[in-house]
Amino acid sequence: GESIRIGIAGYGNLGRGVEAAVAKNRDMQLVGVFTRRNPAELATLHAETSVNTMDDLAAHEDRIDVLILCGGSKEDLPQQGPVMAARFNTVDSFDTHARIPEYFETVDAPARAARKTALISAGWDPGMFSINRVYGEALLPDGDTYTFWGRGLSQGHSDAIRRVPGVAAGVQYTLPSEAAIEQVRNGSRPQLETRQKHTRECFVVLADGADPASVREAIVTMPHYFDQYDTEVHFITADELARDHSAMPHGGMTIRSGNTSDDHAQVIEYGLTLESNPEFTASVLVAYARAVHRLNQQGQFGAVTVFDVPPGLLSPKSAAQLRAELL
Ligand SMILES: NC(=O)C1=CN([C@@H]2O[C@H](COP(=O)(O)OP(=O)(O)OC[C@H]3O[C@@H](n4cnc5c(N)ncnc54)[C@H](OP(=O)(O)O)[C@@H]3O)[C@@H](O)[C@H]2O)C=CC1
Ligand SMILES: N[C@@H](C[C@H]1CC(C(=O)O)=NO1)C(=O)O
Repeated sequence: GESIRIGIAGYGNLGRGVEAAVAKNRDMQLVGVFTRRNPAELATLHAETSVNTMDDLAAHEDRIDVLILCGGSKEDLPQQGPVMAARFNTVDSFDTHARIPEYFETVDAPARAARKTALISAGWDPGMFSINRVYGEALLPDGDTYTFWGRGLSQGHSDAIRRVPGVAAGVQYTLPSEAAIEQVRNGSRPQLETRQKHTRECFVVLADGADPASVREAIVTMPHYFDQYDTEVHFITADELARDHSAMPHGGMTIRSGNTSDDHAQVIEYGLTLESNPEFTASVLVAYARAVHRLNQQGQFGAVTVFDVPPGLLSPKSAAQLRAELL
């Protein structure tokens, strides 16, 4: 059938990842990248496809089947999500977990009014890990659910620290407690506080004249991102950041540890080992763009989450092929 026409809104790590991911999917074509950068800067963005300003999006409304929103969750998507859902089918990776219910509502209304479909919070967490947490609870009602990330670079937390006044650049690594993981894997079903499962480590390049103490305080007290964790903040130079912190590996696992009877403990584990967090996340967004395109054709309008998407819609294979090959 016709190629699915993809647009990218926001050209950072995730935007570049979507560009690569679309090229891996034969049933898709990339219409263009749309960015807030000023026109003079567009030529510097080395995109494989046409780079346009956000204002150019209006002219593309009937030439894009799904617009993939690659902005930051802390400040960009809360503004861009509702605006874009009124004009395009969209997929985003909104990952401020505590704010997902309110974000869902702000996107649902404009999407419904425009008879568009908006998938929010796809990716791996939220996203694939969310799906596996639901499987775990449904399949092992008598159990406990655990999620561990890292050691790796969290893009959401790195975006969040880059938005702190006085921060010129920076990254955040998430470190899991190996002791906590061992306790969970041996089936003892421990009750663990947030602070007992992970610590967070930031590497920050200060803007000229910024005060380190106030930058550190703004980071470690940041609601939803750092306030529930023990967090370290190191100040480094831009050269050190480029030399030592350009890779974006990550990963982790969800574990459901439960009992189907007094005699039998059962453990479900789903894991990821990622050399590139943004490229993997982008690959998930692109697969869900295929599903959103189909959901819209089926008349499912408004906001949806990964919980609402039948797995088969992610595949380019027909239902008959899936039955024959993968069931
Ligand atoms: N659900 C999940 O599993 C995951 C979710 N995420 C989410 O993805 C979000 C985006 O991550 P990431 O792509 O790493 O964020 P970036 O900081 O790379 O990009 C965010 C936005 O910042 C702007 N930008 C990027 N680079 C520059 C620059 N050099 N100069 C000026 N503006 C720039 C871009 O907007 P513009 O082009 O319009 O200027 C871009 O859309 C994260 O906030 C996180 O919430 C990420 C990974 C996993
Ligand atoms: N949304 C995360 C994906 C995972 C990683 C993570 C963390 O390290 O806290 N939480 O969820 C990201 O932006 O990388």
